[in-house]
Amino acid sequence: MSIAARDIHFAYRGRPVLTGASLALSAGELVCLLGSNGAGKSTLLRILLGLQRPGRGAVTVDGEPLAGWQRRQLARLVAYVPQVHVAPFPYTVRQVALMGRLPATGLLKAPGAADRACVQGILEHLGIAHLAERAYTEISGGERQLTLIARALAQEARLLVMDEPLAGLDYGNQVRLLDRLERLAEEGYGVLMTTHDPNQPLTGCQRVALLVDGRITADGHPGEVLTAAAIHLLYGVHVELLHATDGRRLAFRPTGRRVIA
Ligand SMILES: Nc1ncnc2c1ncn2[C@@H]1O[C@H](COP(=O)(O)OP(=O)(O)OP(=O)(O)O)[C@@H](O)[C@H]1O
Repeated sequence: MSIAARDIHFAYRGRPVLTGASLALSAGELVCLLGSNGAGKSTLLRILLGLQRPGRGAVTVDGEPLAGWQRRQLARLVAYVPQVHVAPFPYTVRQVALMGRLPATGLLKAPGAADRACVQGILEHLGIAHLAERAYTEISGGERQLTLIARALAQEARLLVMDEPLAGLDYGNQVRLLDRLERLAEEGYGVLMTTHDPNQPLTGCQRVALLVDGRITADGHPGEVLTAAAIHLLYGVHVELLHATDGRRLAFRPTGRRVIA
């Protein structure tokens, strides 16, 4: 199962944002998309999901043009996991997750026993079953992000497209969520996520893609794509790459800054 955007061109009111961007996601991989603020990452995700139509270029799902898929069919293949938001109503975690069953049940039908069992299984799998009856508005950011992932899994989608899922989470929740996404990829889900932290793809991410000047300028193994030169190109800062004694890449650190500890 895969989704692919090829040679995408897109402009907002005549102002070009994407100028030939190509990016694909397959089941079983965790892919990080990096780009500076305003580079067009969210726009590219929305185009991949069919929420925005490119001026030029093609989006295909399993090799078939996106336009040929019905919304409900598509919802059971690809799910969008938005940034954590505050819901207008205090739905419970279980109710939010159950919303993912809508493409399967239809808008006018209440979820049945099978839908409830499916959601219960997912909440347990994600380790948030104990939060099921808590209000979504009264749980932490990390727990909300897991609830939104539960909603996507309840949709039965195998491909998850996530816009900055780690933004606003404390360090512990970032590590735990990244770990969870890595395991979902191992279980056969495809996960595409944007991030602003070039250190995150150094652990657990099979592929990283860089969006620069409207195009994907590099797409491959983090060890090959994430170089000090690439970080300079992306963000305009000089960094050095810290290595472990066995040669593995550990983290980027800005050069020229005083080391205090
Ligand atoms: N609805 C819109 N109308 C006009 N311009 C827009 C609209 N949405 C986004 N833009 C502009 O398009 C460019 C790309 O925006 P986009 O949100 O895709 O970037 P991004 O890489 O996701 O940014 P960030 O990392 O800051 O979230 C930006 O310059 C943004 O201001």
